[in-house]
Amino acid sequence: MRLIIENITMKYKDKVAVEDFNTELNEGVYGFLGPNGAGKTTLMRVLADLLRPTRGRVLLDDRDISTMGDKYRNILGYLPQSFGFYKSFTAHKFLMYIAALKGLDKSISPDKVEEVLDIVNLKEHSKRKIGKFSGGMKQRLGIAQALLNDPKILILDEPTAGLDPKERIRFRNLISEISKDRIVILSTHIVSDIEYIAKEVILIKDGKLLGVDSPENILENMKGKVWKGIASEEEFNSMKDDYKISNIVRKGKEIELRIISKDKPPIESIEEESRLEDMYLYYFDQEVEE
Ligand SMILES: Nc1ncnc2c1ncn2[C@@H]1O[C@H](COP(=O)(O)OP(=O)(O)OP(=O)(O)O)[C@@H](O)[C@H]1O
Repeated sequence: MRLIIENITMKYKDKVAVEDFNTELNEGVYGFLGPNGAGKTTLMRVLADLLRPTRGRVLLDDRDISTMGDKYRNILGYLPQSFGFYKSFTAHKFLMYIAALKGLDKSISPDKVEEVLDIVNLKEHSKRKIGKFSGGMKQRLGIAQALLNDPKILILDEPTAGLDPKERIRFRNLISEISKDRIVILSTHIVSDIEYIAKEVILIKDGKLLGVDSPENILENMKGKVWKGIASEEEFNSMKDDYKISNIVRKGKEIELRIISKDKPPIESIEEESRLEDMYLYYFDQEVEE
């Protein structure tokens, strides 16, 4: 399976949200990473065939998805950024309802609902009302609805928003488990969501593709660019506007800094092992979130 994003440009009136975007995806997990407003949701919606791009096309095995209609929708699972749940529905009833909307055969729906509840580890809560669910449980239910038609392409827009650290870990494991034989595309601005599970990270800034690479290669490229140094207050003040500093720990009069820099910083410092969030700061030039 091959999904090609070809010269996609999306304009909302004067606003260019995505510009001449090209990349190719096949089975595995892809993390679309970029700050708020980078164009991730717009791209997800184009990939889900919910938004017609101003220019360009998306090809699935050489067929333009916009001409495929139900054939495309039948193999697509999509979790939008904000999903409207009916609070008074139980998880089971909600999934039966979505199964009907998706046109699943009535005879297989109950089994399929049980199956997806099991995958997302909500089976024992199937009779509980969604209004009583935690944020993490709702997100897992959102993923369950996207899995109902056993999609070959699964698109999850900011699926970890509002999850606590434990729920994030659970979510990552879930994505890894369900990614076999599927193209899984997930957008996030939180590096740790995709650090361990993405085959490739797709960096997006101002609607443009900044780069595509595996987390391993990205880390390799960051080698020699991360430093740990000790600064005095004066040294810190003279550096803080010119250097990308990813961490600051005050230890008495000294300040321990984690610095992202191609060259050795002008203070006592040693090279540090790089992490993916260093890359975020390096490319996006802003505070690492979370
Ligand atoms: N319907 C719209 N009309 C006008 N501008 C829009 C519309 N939707 C998005 N935009 C703009 O397009 C740009 C990209 O938005 P998009 O939602 O795709 O980014 P994002 O990376 O998903 O950000 P976020 O994480 O904040 O949702 C932003 O500047 C946004 O304000």
